[in-house]
Amino acid sequence: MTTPFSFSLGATDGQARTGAITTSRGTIRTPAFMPVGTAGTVKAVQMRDVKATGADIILGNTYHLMLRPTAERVARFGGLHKFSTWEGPILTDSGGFQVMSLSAMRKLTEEGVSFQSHIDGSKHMLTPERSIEIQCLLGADIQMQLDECPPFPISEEASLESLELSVRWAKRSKAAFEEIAGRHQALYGIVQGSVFPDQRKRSAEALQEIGFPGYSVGGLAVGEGREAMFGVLDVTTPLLPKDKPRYLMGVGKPLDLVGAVERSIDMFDCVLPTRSGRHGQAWTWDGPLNLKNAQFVDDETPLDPASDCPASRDYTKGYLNHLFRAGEYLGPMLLSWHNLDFYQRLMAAMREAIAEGRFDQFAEEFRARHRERKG
Ligand SMILES: CNc1nc2cc3c(=O)[nH]c(N)nc3c(CCN)c2[nH]1
Repeated sequence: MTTPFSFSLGATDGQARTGAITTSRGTIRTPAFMPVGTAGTVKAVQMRDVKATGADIILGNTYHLMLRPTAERVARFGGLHKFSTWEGPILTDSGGFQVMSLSAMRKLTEEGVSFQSHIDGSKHMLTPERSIEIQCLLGADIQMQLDECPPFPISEEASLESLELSVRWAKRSKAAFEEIAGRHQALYGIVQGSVFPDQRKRSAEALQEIGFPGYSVGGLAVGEGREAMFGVLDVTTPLLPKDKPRYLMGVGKPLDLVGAVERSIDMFDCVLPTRSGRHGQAWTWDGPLNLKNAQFVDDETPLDPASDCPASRDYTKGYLNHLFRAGEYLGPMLLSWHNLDFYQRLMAAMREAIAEGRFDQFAEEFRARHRERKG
């Protein structure tokens, strides 16, 4: 645990850029997609297969792990890396977003947020200090400040109030982090301000006053729509330091990833590849396919013969269709694996296009080919 966290910029092409985040558990090639491992597992995919898809880092969630099996128990097992057998870097979210989207009886105060577990109704309190304590017990390499992700839509005054609270919590998170975290760990600030450009500016400036080695763009992918999300990125990323990673939280579909890389985002996380895979949706260069659809019953072709991922190369669409119709466990397993592999191949293709100065052409060709909806 001696290598301090650092970010080095690689190539730039327009606003898109490649880079490398060095951590004590390995290097993260950016732009990077982080598979979501909410409860210490990337659902239905073994960590060795997650690694084989090319993922350099996965995400874990404070909210879920504090409730079950508890952060203290994970620490007794040696931390989340050892517990889950993921040896690379782990980023953890701080819990506020999940409390608001999952728990019951929530009460938000200056101190923090109290809530009842969605699992057994037990009462809990998350403060900036407790969230950092949990993320350190888990052993997360990259940690998040506790923040409030405002709902969308939200009034300008309510958004400003929420943003100011998140800034106060950013200060408290950093103070707690500096008390107990190691030099090899990093804490990101989270920019809020909903869809209001002046508030995004205010949040970005306030967080840089406090000073973080990386900045997340929060408050998006909450129903505002792609164009509004891109509009917020257009005004926000230019305000952030170029020499520090930018992480767009909870995003997204392949077209979102391309548009956000175009707007100088370096890191992403999204449940879509695994969640949609569990329900029979396969993501491909041409767009999503619903493999339960009758059109695939006799389809003898694989999802992507050009991939070296067994899930994409060795199984026919007809077999996958059969697995889902039969309710076989292997269906969700193979499709989650394939989708993660596709997401990593998309990220690798973007990194390569940026390095070769042809990202505009790549983005244009991808948008022409990738049909999100038939017709
Ligand atoms: C799916 N859309 C989405 N929007 C988010 C915003 C925040 C956000 O504003 N703050 C935090 N802490 N997390 C967020 C997350 C969770 C990311 N794994 C979001 N997910």
